[in-house]
Amino acid sequence: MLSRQEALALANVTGPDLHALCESAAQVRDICYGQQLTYSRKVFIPLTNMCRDSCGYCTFVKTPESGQAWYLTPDEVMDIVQRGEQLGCKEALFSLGEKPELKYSYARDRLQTLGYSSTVDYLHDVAAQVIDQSYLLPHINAGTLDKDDVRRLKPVAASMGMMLENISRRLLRKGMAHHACPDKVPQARLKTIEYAGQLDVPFTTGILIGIGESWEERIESLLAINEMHLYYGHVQEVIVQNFRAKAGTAMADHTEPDLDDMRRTLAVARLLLHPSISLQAPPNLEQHYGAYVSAGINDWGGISPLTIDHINPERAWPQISSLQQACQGKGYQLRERLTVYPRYLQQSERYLDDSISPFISGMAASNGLAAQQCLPD
Ligand SMILES: O=c1nc2n(C[C@H](O)[C@H](O)[C@H](O)CO)c3cc(O)ccc3cc-2c(=O)[nH]1
Ligand SMILES: C[C@H]1O[C@@H](n2cnc3c(N)ncnc32)[C@H](O)[C@@H]1O
Ligand code: MET
Ligand code: SF4
Repeated sequence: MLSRQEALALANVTGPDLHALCESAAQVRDICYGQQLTYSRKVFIPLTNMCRDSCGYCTFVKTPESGQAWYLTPDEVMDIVQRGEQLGCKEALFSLGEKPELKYSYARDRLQTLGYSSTVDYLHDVAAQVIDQSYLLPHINAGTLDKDDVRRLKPVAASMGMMLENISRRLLRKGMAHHACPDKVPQARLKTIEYAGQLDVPFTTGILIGIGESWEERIESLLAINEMHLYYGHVQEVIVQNFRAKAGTAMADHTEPDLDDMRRTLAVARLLLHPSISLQAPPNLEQHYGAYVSAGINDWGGISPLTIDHINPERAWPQISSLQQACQGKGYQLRERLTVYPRYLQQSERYLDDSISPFISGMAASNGLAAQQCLPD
């Protein structure tokens, strides 16, 4: 729908031209997704906030010296899960720091007390417990994983995810967002997406905009994700997330992307990505979320009536009822979805492990969430 060259030329599009670009993207969204915008009712489970990386924008990460570092215990996780269940949540989003045991003896000690030697082993067993003891479906966002990790986690997750963020190696340089972050090496991130493809895991990825990348690097990142999907077919959604500057981080004074930058990027993403990939933007990182609808999104991602967004703790979720009103004001219905999209539910032998497939299908059927969207293949 848009060639690389055309996308590259849109770096500075503003005013009426930007409006027209957004209209084209919104038209594609309307044809492929109809008059509905989706979200997943979820709880957020920050299993550990320790991490071997130190991204320049991240406040989620805590060092043992801060006195605020944790591994949640299984009881703490189940408490969140049970309270979420009571509020009608369907997704347990595990989002966590990467391999802290490789960096901190404190992390190794905490894991040992819990009976484990690696974060992924622990994650596996806690996600299994969530499946055994609740109705919630785990979505695992644990960053860069190797192929064995993805294989091992597939039976305990309905879907998995990891933001590519950006394909640029430049961001690893000193003074840039991903300096000294071994898990943000683009090749390692792309490999994770590829393993998920090879192992048929419904996968969420995306770009983080405004972290020092160029427009061209943004376009190349979207194209790399799209290529993976054209080959493997597993990318269920792409998130376009705007960087938010946080006090106390290396990037505290870095300029945040403005609304036009988000609109331009969302519209170009909609016109570059295969229409079967859902386009998501979070509703809590920007006030004018009507503008996202006009720029072609069809999904708001996970929204929680219980837990905060631990990655952006200062940004409250909108009330689901007020988001509904905003959607209706634009002529769209807000509809709930599961963490795994209908297309993958419909090919469950391939995309869902035998051990959880009946559980997920049962969950979808009993909630009437199985086949809401009519997506092209
Ligand atoms: O609350 C959040 N949820 C995040 N989610 C969760 C997401 O909104 C939903 O849980 C998925 O759409 C699955 O339903 C992510 C999921 C991924 O797989 C990858 C990255 C993210 C990023 C965030 C995030 O920053 N904040
Ligand atoms: C879960 C995802 O949240 C994103 N993330 C981490 N910190 C920030 C921030 N300050 N602003 C916006 N997004 C952020 C990263 O891309 C991570 O992969
Ligand atoms: C809190 S960030 C979420 C998961 C992972 N550490 C990543 O950066 O992708
Ligand atoms: S964004 Fe993820 S990888 Fe980076 S420091 Fe935070 S938790 Fe670690």
